[in-house]
Amino acid sequence: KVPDGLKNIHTITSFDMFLGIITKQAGHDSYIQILKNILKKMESLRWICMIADPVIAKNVLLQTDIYPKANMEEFVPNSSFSEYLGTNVVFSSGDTCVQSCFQNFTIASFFRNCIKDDRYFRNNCKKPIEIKNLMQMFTLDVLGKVAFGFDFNNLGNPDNAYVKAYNDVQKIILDPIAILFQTERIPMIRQQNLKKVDKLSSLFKEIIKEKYKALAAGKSRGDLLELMLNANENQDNQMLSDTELRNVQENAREEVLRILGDNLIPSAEQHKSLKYLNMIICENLRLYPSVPTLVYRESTEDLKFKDFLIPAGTILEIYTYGMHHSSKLWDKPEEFLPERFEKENVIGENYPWLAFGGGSRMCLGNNFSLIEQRMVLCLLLRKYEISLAPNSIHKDGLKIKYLTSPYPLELIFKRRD
Ligand code: HEM
Repeated sequence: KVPDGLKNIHTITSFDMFLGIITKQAGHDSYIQILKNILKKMESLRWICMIADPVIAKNVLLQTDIYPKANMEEFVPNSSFSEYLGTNVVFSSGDTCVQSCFQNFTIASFFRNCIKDDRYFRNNCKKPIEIKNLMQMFTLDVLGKVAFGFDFNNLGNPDNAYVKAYNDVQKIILDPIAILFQTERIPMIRQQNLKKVDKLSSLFKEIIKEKYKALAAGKSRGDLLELMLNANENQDNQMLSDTELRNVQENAREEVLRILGDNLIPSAEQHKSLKYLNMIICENLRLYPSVPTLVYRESTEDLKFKDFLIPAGTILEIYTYGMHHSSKLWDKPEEFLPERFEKENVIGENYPWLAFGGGSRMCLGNNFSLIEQRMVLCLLLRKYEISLAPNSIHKDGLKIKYLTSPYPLELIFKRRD
């Protein structure tokens, strides 16, 4: 039964979603056609309002007591989704001890030691290189070393146990057919999926165990994982378990941009002065936000929005992609125009741009990610001329496969003289 206040809100039906999947249309692009600040859909027998209005987004993100993050374990109980993502820092409500760790962590010095050279590009010069997978492999390697003091060696050995276990779980979590038809209701499928999640959990627990051992042996690196474990050891701060901590890494990896890097290290001052590069990064994140919708929030009070009264108990999904593509909020929203960011310091200030979320639960890894992107772009732009592979399906613009992830994208890296 549709509550009165939601009756006039356009509904995305299961049929719409199914159509999106079989026609291989990026779901978000079809929603944009029907988007008028708000849409509703039903998931797990709950109404969800997708909100693409910056004023409401701001209210929701700033009032974390009225709009806490929805509890995924209650929302999709006993599923591989809640098992995998349910209680980590991104999905948990309230304050977390992790925030202070990110504040105390000096990222740049770690990158200096961890980012590899550009051997991969040098060796494959002039041949098309599929960039999306390569960037994902690279970003996991960098994240592993910088934040966790662990070498996943994804680039060296893409078939290693960590990468395989991670990819197996990603396939489950992101499979649109499985989500739509709720295939996990079949006990055999649920069991198989949970086994894969367990496998990944046990590998991450191993990393944490090794870290404890190293710390006990007096081998400290001062990396992010150490800071988080220390914060967690503190009796006043028992908010996250080992399982929750390792999910930071998983979630971050899922969403980290696909940029490769080298040992070209801009200084802190240079980072600030790379204005055009920053504009490109912001515009890229506007058109293709890695996190197209924020984590579900649950309204604990009725929310008045235009002519609608969204009743307490409704799940709210801040629809970043919708806001970033809205013609009411941006001039020529489908065009790539970095100059639109010329004047503004958008991060955390300007709510139509929510690539890193906002309010007190804004992305803690935003600096991490921006530094990484700038360093990689500096290296690649300086050393290579980059072009699309001949006959690329992307020649008239990036073709999105699902959500904001493109079809394989081959680029040619030609070394500059
Ligand atoms: C381009 C790369 C990234 C993007 C676009 C991104 C985006 C986001 C977004 C939108 C949120 C807010 C979710 C919400 O409010 O519902 C978030 C939260 C978070 N991100 Fe990121 N992220 C990126 C990279 C990273 C990295 C590299 C790390 C870790 C090193 C990280 C750690 C976190 C954490 C810990 C949170 C939870 C913060 C909290 O709830 O207090 N992110 N991220």
